[in-house]
Amino acid sequence: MLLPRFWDSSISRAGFLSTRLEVATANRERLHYTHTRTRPEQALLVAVEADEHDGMWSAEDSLTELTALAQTAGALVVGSLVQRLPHPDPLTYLGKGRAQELADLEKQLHCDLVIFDDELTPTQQHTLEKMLHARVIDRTALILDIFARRALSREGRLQVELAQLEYRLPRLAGNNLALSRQGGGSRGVGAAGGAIGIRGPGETKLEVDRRRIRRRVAELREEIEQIRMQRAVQRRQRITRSMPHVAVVGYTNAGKSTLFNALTAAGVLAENKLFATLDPITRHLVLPGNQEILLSDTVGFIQKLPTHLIAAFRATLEEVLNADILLEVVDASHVNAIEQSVTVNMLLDELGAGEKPRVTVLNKVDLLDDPTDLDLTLYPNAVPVSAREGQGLEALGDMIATVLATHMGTVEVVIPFDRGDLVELFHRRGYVEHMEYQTQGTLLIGRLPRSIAAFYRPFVTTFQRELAY
Ligand SMILES: Nc1nc2c(ncn2[C@@H]2O[C@H](COP(=O)(O)OP(=O)(O)OP(=O)(O)O)[C@@H](O)[C@H]2O)c(=O)[nH]1
Ligand SMILES: [Mg+2]
Repeated sequence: MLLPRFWDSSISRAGFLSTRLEVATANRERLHYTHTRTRPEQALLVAVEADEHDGMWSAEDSLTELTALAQTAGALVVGSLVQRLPHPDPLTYLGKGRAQELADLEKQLHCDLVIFDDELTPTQQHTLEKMLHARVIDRTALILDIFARRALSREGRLQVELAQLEYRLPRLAGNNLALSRQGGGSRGVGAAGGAIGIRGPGETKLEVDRRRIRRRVAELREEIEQIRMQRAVQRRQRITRSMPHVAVVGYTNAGKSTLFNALTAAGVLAENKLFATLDPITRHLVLPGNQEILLSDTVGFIQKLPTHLIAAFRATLEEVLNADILLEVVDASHVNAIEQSVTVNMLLDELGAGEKPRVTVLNKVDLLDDPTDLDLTLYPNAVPVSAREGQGLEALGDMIATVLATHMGTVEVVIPFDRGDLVELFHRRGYVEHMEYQTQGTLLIGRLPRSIAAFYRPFVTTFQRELAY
């Protein structure tokens, strides 16, 4: 079951479709029953557009994307509302008058859900929940919900659960009441030992919920850290017996997994749904010229990506940080192809991977009326491809090999005879230009990916050391 392990009806309000899934955990048959009997949840979408929006995304494009997200989560979008405002209102997001209109519209349309295109502050969320009859969720809760249903690996599930709890904690209702009853001094902790559910009688359910969540958050952080350490060990092992690492990155639904499958025949789930991939996967690939590489498929990016999720997926995105080069997949047929690529690059910068050597895959060219219209100069090392039709893959392989080669350093080393492993690694991952057996060992002159150059540092020849000065 893809649900977070910690789940409590009192905190399910911020979730989306959560109640039904919760039923499912208890009883699979009932899930079937509920799914076949209930109509899709009817959603009304709401966005604020600044007069001069500094971001490149217009409210309209952003709402189109929000519609796709809502549909991915199983909702039926019945309407949308855009309000022009310099900034979202701190209390009602839309401004009071307009929020009242929204309440009327939502009643008229019999909506189950109102989805806001920005992350609502806890105050906005509480105010809107009081004004509206339908459930109030925001873009973040929606994305978290999709993630919760898609995370397959243990690590992915823990990360999503952590992000969900961190998102919910400040949004639990009734803040003031709870705070006023806290800190019961002599009566409190001592008597009950501080464990969940058995503390003093004055405690509200809300306080219990909060404490349970905080404790679970701490547990999750610890578990995720452990997995992260295991991954670091695995990565170190991979470096000693492996090859240059290329990470496939890009906007959600750009075709990363389809490309990954086309290149490696891996059979990764590729779907016309946002966030089909949440867990990274790595496969071996031989490029033209017999250069071997490791290729990793990764989670997609999206604009207004919740900060909780960037932080939570950091462990996964270490794949990206450790890559020798990045393969950015752009859906060249999308009206927002440029905005999407700019968003991806901003997020890569935020993650500290913005400076990595890049190959751009302009994907889905089969959908273009005239592929020659593509402006390849807009993107670094761009190659037009149709991952679905298998077009352009050879040219892409050549481009990856070329970019890799240019990001290799020239070295001259004498490897002692008892380090045959390093000679073998040089052949496999680098380009050997000259090899000669000498009295102290094997002389190798050639180019190596910078990621493994450190292994050869002790064996650099006097000649090259002199060159360095
Ligand atoms: N026409 C066409 N469709 C493509 C091409 N590549 C991928 N698609 C379609 O685009 C949709 C998304 O593909 P995925 O490979 O799942 O995209 P992704 O980037 O991995 O998406 P996430 O994992 O959700 O971030 C699927 O319906 C694919 O069939 C292509 O070259 N041409
Ligand atoms: Mg994918």
